[in-house]
Parts: sequence; C-alpha cells; structure tokens
Amino acid sequence: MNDPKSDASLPRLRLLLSFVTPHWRVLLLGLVLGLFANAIGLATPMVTKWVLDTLGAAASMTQPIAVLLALVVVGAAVSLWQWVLLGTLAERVVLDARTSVIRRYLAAKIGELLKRPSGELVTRVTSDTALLHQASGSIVGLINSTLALLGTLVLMGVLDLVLLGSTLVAVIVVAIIMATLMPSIAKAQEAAQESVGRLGGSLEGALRAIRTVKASRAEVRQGERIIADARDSAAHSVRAARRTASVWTIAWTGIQLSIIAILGIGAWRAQLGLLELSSLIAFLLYAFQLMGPISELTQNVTALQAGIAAASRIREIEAIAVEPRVAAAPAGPSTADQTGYDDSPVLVFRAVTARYAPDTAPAVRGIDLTIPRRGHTAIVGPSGAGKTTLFSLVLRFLEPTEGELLLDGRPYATYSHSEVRAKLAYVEQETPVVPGTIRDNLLFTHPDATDDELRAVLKAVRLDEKIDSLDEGLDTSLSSSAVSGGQRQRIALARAILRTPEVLLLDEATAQVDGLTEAALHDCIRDRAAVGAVVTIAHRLSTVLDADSIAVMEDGRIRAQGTHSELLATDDLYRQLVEALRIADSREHGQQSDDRRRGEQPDDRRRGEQPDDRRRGEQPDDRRRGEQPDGDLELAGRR
Ligand SMILES: Nc1ncnc2c1ncn2[C@@H]1O[C@H](COP(=O)(O)OP(=O)(O)OP(=O)(O)O)[C@@H](O)[C@H]1O
Repeated sequence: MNDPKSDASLPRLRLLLSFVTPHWRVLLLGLVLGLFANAIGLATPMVTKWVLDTLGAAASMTQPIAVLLALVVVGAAVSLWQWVLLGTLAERVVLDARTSVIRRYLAAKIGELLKRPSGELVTRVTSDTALLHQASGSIVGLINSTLALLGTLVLMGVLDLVLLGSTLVAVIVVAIIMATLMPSIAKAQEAAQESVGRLGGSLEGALRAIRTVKASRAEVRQGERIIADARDSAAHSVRAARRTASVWTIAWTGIQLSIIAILGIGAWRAQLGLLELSSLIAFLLYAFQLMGPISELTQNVTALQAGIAAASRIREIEAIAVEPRVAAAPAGPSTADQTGYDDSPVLVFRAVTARYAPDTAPAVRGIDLTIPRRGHTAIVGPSGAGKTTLFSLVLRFLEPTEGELLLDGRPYATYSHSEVRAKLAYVEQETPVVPGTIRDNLLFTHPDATDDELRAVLKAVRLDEKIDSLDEGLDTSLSSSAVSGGQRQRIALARAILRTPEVLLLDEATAQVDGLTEAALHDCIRDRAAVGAVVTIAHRLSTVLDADSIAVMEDGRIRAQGTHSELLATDDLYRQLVEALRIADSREHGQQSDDRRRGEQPDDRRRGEQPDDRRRGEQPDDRRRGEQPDGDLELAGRR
C-alpha cells in the first residue's frame, strides 16, 4: 500500500499536491527561477571552454571572463530569490494545513473526536504538518533537478557522445538502485510517523492521569510503555536513515567511478586527437555538476515520500464528520413565540432512541420526557443508565436515531446546533476550565459580559472575596495553584449562569465537593429554577431532595418520574438509590464533622487534593467505564 509504484501512489501524490496547488503562482515562479538558475549552471562549463579556447588564439579573454563572472553573480541572485520564495511557500503550506486541521477538530462531532486519543490528534497538527515543509518545495526541486540532469546529459552529448555513453551507464545503475530503495524508505518514514502519533496519544493520556500513575507506582511501567513507541519510531527512522545513506553512498560512488572512467577514456581520446582538451575539461565539469541534480533528486524524492505520508495522515482528518452549521429544516414559529410568555415546556423528548454507533445497542430508548420552563428536574439512575447520553442529546452532541427533541415547541431539526446551544448552559461533571485567566473562563460563553456582571455571578457562587484576595484578581491564571478544585467548579458554575440561560444543565460532580461549593451549587440551582429550567444529573441526596421532579433511569429508559415522596412510595430502584445516596451523604457529613472537630475546614482539607484536577486525568470514556465512588453506591443501591 505504501509502495509508490502501487496504484495508491498517484492518489497519494495528489493528496500532497492538493496542499500546494492553492499556491500555484508562487510555485510556478519558483520553477521558472529554478530553470533559470539551472540554465546558468549549465552554461558555465561551456563558457569555461570558451575561456580555454581563447588561450591560444589572439582573441581577447576579457569577454568570456566577463560573461563567466556575470553568470556567477546572476546565478547567485536567482538562487537566493528562489530559496526565499520556496521557503516562504513551505511555511504557508504548513500554516494552511495546521489552520484547516485545527478548524476541523473544533467543528467536528464530539463522538468522532472521542474515538481517537487526543495526543495523537495533536501530533497531526504539530509533527505531520511540519513534514509538508520540505515536501512542498520538493515538487519544484524534483522538476528542476530532473531538467538539470537532462540538460547536463544533453550538453555532455554535444561535447562527446562516447564519454556520454560511459556516463549514462553510471547514471542508469544509480537510478535503478534508487528506485529499488526509495519505496522502503517511504514505508519506514510512514511507520515512524505513525509511532510518533501513538507516542503523542499515550504520553498525553499518561500526563493527564499523572496522579493515578504515581499513586499506582506505575511511573516506570507507564514510562516504558510510552518509550516503546518512541523506540519504535526511532527504529523505523534508523531504517530510513540507513537506506537513505546507502542511496547517497551508491550515488556518490557511481558518479566518482564514472568521473574516473571519463578521465581515462577522455585522455585516451584526446591523445588520439578525437577530443579537444577544452572539451574534456568542460565534460569533466559537467560530470562533477551531475552530482548536484542527482543529490537534489535523492533529497527531493525522500522529502516527497515523507510529505506524501504526512499529507495522507492530515487528509484523514477530513474524514472526521463535522456538525452541520445550518438547520436541517427552516425555522418555524415556536410555541413560545406564538404565545409570548407561556407555560409550555421548554424541552420535550418524544420517543427518543439514540445509539453511539449504528451497530451498537441503543444507549437510551423510547425516552418521553418533558422539562417545564421553570423548575428543577433531577435525573437519577445507576451507572450506565443513560443520564449523560440524555444530556448529550439535549446539547446535540448526539442525534436521536428515532424520535425527536423539541426546544421551545420547535423540533431540533429546525435549529442549527449553535442556536440550540445558545439557549442552554452546561456545567460538565469534570468542570474543566479552559486555558487562560479566571476572566477568560468567565467570559468564555459570553465574551461581551461587563465587569459588573462578572462580579454578580462571582458573588452568587461565593467567589467574590476569594478573587479580591488574589494579587491579580480576575486576571489570575488558572494554571496557577492559587485556585483550588472546588473554586474551579464554582468558576465553571459562574460561567454557566452569567446570562440566564433557558435551560441550565448541570452534571453534578460524583466526587465529594467542599461545603462552600456544595452550598453555592444549591443556591444557584434554587435561584435559577425560580426563573428558568434547571436539569441536573444528581449525585447528591440534597440535590435530589431539592428537585421539583425526578426522573429515574435504568438501562436506557425512564422507568419512573415524580416527586421525591411519590417515588419513595412507588419505585423500588428509587428507594435503593436514595438509600445509597443517604449513606454517601452521611459518610460525607460525618467526615465534615470530624474535620470540624479537628478544627479543619473541609475546603482546606481538600485543597491539597483538588477534585477537579484529579478528575481532569480521566477520559470521558474512562469515567464511564470506571466506577465513581457514588456510582458504586448507586450500584450497591440497586443490588
Ligand atoms: N461514547 C460512547 N460510545 C459508545 N457507548 C457509549 C458512549 N458513551 C456511553 N456509552 C454507553 O451508553 C450507555 C449509557 O451511558 P451514559 O454515559 O449515558 O450513562 P450514565 O447514566 O451517564 O452513566 P454514569 O453515571 O456512569 O456516567 C452505557 O451503556 C455506555 O456504555
């Protein structure tokens, strides 16, 4: 498949060309400059012969020497221009490729991104694109060096056909060896790039889970596993380097042998009076020059091979499906629009079934759920029941395979993804913060919010005093350790409530949170539920007790819905879940009162171990697979 001689080689070359063709004008100019520089290079030995021919004659040498000097100066200027031009072009090609891949990632469907390790996705932007650098100029280089080679051979033929014959033998031998070795060089390079991709994936995963790695005393084992990919890459690169070195050595030796042959045969022919001495010298100059196009050819073919491999890896990203930017159907009036202020539900699930892949079992099935415009709806259920999937459907990370969702009385299909999300606010379970300052994070959803608005939400999540106490206030970088895990959760919450959303979706942290964060969370839920819809994936008894309505999920279905007391009276699973949450809650409160007895604040105790940081190490899938403390209890409850 990687054999450039195979049928796949042409489409793969076309892939590489697709990166440079947008810059065809620059490429053409580079080619013309290259041809010009070649012509100058080819003319030099002929002018040298001219100088030598004037030696015995009465004619002046000034003219040919002046021409020779002019050729050198113009040749240098043209080469410089071409160098700069192609260097700039290469950087633009790399930039274009990076821009397109980065945009693709951010526009991609979430499920598509989660299929691949993020570190591997990163290497496609960083290291693969860098390989396009040399490859982009190599196309021009390849044409130039081929023409230079042909031109040199033609001029050699003009000087002496017999000598050309012996040169051609050497060139053909070198070409056959190169053609044999080049495909395996390409294969080795592609394998090296793939190993670098895997290395990026495993290293990134290990660094994100560094606490788990250390706590499991798995540094050495994990390190070895990652280093194995680095070794793999090195082994492939060494193989490529060895073969490249062989190609070079063979090319050099071939040319040197042919020069010796030319010298011998040429001297013999000159002695016989069949060849002028000046022609022999000019021929030898061409023979030395031959090394230029041949080594250029070798370099360019190598760069092209690496570029082709990189181009196909980058273009693979084009296969990642992106979210549509416009609504599938034109937007009609919503129930809310028709009635103005109304009590119609804000969100409705109608017989929704969804699966993550066509050949897998549905993650949720036949979901009928109505979320009122005001109030707090809690979703509870054992691990794997489909709670997160429900949120993914609301946020349109996932599309239903059957049934439909309605927002403000209108089917989701009549909205674009962006329009749907504009009406929602979401606090992830891991409450990740984006790179940057506290201000950057707060303004992430609404960049136009004023300082007063920021202050109001910070007060709402009880972070105002903390921010004031920081030297740099809102401009404190979140990479600094001055902000604890609980505080990060509150920042995420503040971001979500900055502008009152129609629906606040809150995936409650499963790990214990500090008292202050828990209190802030509950105040926010209560305040927001009074004016809008709040939907929580509840992991805490107090959140469940706060809810106006509770949906109990099991095996992808909603098995019961009602108030706490209704469900307690009617649903076995709910009773078990509540019992498990009660145990968890009493354990936590027990722990908190122990803290108080010891004179510690729960918040202080946990500051050393930031829940948010801890969870940042987990992939969403890991989280799903792994049992959270409360997840265990939920299951225990079920048992
Ligand atoms: N990205 C995914 N790809 C394939 N299957 C998935 C994916 N995410 C979830 N599932 C499956 O869908 C089902 C519902 O999972 P979901 O994450 O919605 O459950 P949950 O109730 O949120 O669980 P938890 O409380 O453990 O987070 C599970 O069987 C799970 O294995």
